[in-house]
Amino acid sequence: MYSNQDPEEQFELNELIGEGAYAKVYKGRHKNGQIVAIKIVPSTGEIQSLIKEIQILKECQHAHIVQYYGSFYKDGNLWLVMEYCVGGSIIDLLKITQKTLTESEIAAILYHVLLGIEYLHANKKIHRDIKAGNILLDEKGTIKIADFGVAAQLIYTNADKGTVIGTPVYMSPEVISKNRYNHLTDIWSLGVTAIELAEGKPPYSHIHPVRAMFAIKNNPPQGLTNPEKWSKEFNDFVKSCLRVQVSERPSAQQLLQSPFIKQGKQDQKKLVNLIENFLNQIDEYRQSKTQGNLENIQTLISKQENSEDEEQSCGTVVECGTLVIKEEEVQSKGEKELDFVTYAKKEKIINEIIDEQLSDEQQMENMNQDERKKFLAFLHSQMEEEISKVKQKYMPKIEMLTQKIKSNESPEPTKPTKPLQQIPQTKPQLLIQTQQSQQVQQQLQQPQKIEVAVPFQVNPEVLQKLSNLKIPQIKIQNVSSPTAQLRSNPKQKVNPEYQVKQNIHSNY
Ligand SMILES: Nc1ncnc2c1ncn2[C@@H]1O[C@H](COP(=O)(O)OP(=O)(O)OP(=O)(O)O)[C@@H](O)[C@H]1O
Repeated sequence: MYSNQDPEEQFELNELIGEGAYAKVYKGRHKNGQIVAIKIVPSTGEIQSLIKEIQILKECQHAHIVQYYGSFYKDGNLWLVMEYCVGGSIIDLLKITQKTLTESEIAAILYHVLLGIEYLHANKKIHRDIKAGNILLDEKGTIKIADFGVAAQLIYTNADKGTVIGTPVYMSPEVISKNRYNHLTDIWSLGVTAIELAEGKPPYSHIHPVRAMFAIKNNPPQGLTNPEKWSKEFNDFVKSCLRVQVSERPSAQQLLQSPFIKQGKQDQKKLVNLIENFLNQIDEYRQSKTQGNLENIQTLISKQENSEDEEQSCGTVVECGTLVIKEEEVQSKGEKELDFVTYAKKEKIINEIIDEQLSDEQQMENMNQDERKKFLAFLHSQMEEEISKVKQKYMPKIEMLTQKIKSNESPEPTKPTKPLQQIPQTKPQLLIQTQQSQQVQQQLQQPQKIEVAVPFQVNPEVLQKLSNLKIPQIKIQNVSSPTAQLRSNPKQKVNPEYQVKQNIHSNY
């Protein structure tokens, strides 16, 4: 799969040109002078997806798919060497140049992308992560599809439906719902990408990715925000890509015949102009970024391996890149969970989700009954977990204080009468988890008169169990609580400062 030769003997690493969730991409130079792009993933990163990317790229030879040159393993890093696209991704281009694209530029870009997608689909491959960030532009103004880390090689006509894969806002409804999906999922993502190219951002990019997934699944597809600003052909193109019914979605081949894309075919010169006009600006930007941030690349790579801060700087993984969740991961937990629950757990954004979900009734409106129930169960289990953490934090202090107060309140020690062994051993163990019962059990260990004032109500079940044991040394007084009193006499006023006292006396 990859060579164990030292890549540094063959390549010189230059500036950092991009980074994703796990990988960093550098400009590099082969000793023969050829400029290349080198994607490096530390072994702590998503090596599996890089291996997959290598596999797929090796099999692809197409003008609109980034060319693979080789891969290496060195010092815990996997290196993937590929064709260098000087313009970087279209999204880089838009950010660096602060430019918006014209409709004919968009059509020209999408024409090339569709040629690449058509090739992939004809070779039974699904990209699964089509987005502007994965569409690169080379110095000749040619578009190349990159980032095959989550691409799938299809053996059967339909993809493995158990896998939620891609970048949330670009995901098709069928992928989110974990229904069977096929190559047409790429067409949906292409529709979202078309909007991104026109508006700078894909729909739902302003909301949390997990909520975006809900919205995609439950709302009708979002077209262009201001349809009147764009031609009918472009609006039609976007609408046809974003058909919820997969069977109604056109193939790449069909879209290549659409009026909008045919126009794009005529406008290829626009892409050449685009790169020519902005190349200097892009170069300057990269160099200033490199000089400002990097003293030398080696230091950077070792930082990349160790620095947690850098990973955190891009927030949750779902927000900055591709996310892969496999069915096996979910099933290994013994249950099938909702996508968003899996996301929440995997991306450790539970609190964010809980806060956001609770404050947004609309979001709950969007859930179906089954989802509501599952979310409710999820919230319950989260709550229990948090309660138990809080208990762990406070209980030692509470117990210590209770002991101190108790020992001050009953200073005269009672004389020991019978040793512990005299407690009948045949009696069943108390299997009661409350603090009160622990106190009782502790007291049982001490051969002395026991009087415990418990400042809150004992669970009646606990008392029942104690009574059932019929231990002669213990007498249990009737329990009376404000709520019990109220139940027996609802009109009675209960002093709010009333404290329930339950006295448990030893008989020795
Ligand atoms: N061949 C290349 N030539 C020039 N720039 C590239 C090349 N490959 C990648 N880049 C730049 O590096 C960025 C990150 O690359 P890539 O998307 O492959 O990383 P990733 O970790 O797989 O990302 P993601 O988190 O989106 O999955 C790209 O957006 C692009 O700007």
